[in-house]
Amino acid sequence: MAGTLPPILLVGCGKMGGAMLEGWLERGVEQVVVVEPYPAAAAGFEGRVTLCTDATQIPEKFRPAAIVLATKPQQAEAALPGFARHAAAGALVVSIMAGKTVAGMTALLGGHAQIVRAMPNTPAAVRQGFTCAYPGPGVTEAQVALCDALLSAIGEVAWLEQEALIDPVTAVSGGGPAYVFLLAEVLEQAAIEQGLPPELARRMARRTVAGSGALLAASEEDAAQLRRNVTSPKGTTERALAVLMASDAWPKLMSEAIAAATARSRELAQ
Ligand SMILES: NC(=O)C1=CN([C@@H]2O[C@H](COP(=O)(O)OP(=O)(O)OC[C@H]3O[C@@H](n4cnc5c(N)ncnc54)[C@H](O)[C@@H]3O)[C@@H](O)[C@H]2O)C=CC1
Ligand SMILES: O=C(O)[C@@H]1CCC=N1
Repeated sequence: MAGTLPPILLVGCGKMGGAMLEGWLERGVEQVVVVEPYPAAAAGFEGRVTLCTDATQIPEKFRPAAIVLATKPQQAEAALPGFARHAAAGALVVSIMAGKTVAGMTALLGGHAQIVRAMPNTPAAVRQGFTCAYPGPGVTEAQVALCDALLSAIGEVAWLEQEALIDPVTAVSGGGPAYVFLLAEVLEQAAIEQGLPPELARRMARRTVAGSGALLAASEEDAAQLRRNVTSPKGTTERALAVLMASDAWPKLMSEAIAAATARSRELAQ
């Protein structure tokens, strides 16, 4: 869907809501009404959107094409019923909340809603996000196209055919940036332990992670080949990888970590 985005109601203007909003404003959007109880969270958007602190302040005549739910899952029960009338009027509901199922949200929205579940990630803040989305029952092709336009304003989009896959997606790409930032943190710490000055260690770790990400993004080669390209036979990297790739090390730990996060995503449905 090219061109200006239609009117959107954004519920929750925190880290993810704010990142999406910047993407829509950059792309061009007819009107955005934001419901955010803490005005400080929406600082910087004054004058560019209509700010409300709760659903009762939404202008009576506002007819959003989409309602984007970007509160925490724990806030869903209190927040969603306030938007039942907009959902009943035919607005597409797009939820980025971890765990919350289409069935659970439909109930909170009064029993009738066309809902897409989407799972973006924080690189959305620099339009480098990756989002997987699942269209629930009754979502039309035009609504899928609208949702694709909303999500592609913050990066790349992939569509899922099964709702259950949102749980592992949440674990892998939703939370994935945290694991990469942890890598930058521990690399910096290890550099300091080997005697490098802290400021240089920090710069080195950040640029190494960011530069490797840029190379991965630009390259046609598999991550495994890019890794092998660094690893000279009998060289230094080979020694480090022998530690990191040991049977009880990174590959096993990452499997356990992703399984734990996937299980937590399923729990959040309750
Ligand atoms: N942070 C991340 O990396 C990702 C988060 N998500 C999902 O996005 C959602 C938002 O996460 P964040 O942006 O990190 O959280 P956040 O805490 O930064 O933002 C949530 C916002 O919702 C507002 N809020 C609370 N109650 C509300 C209500 N009744 N009505 C309207 N707004 C209300 C809060 O004041 C806050 O500004 C969560 O459901 C999370 O599962 C999805 C993908 C990645
Ligand atoms: O940690 C969380 O629950 C959310 C979902 C994916 C990233 N942050």
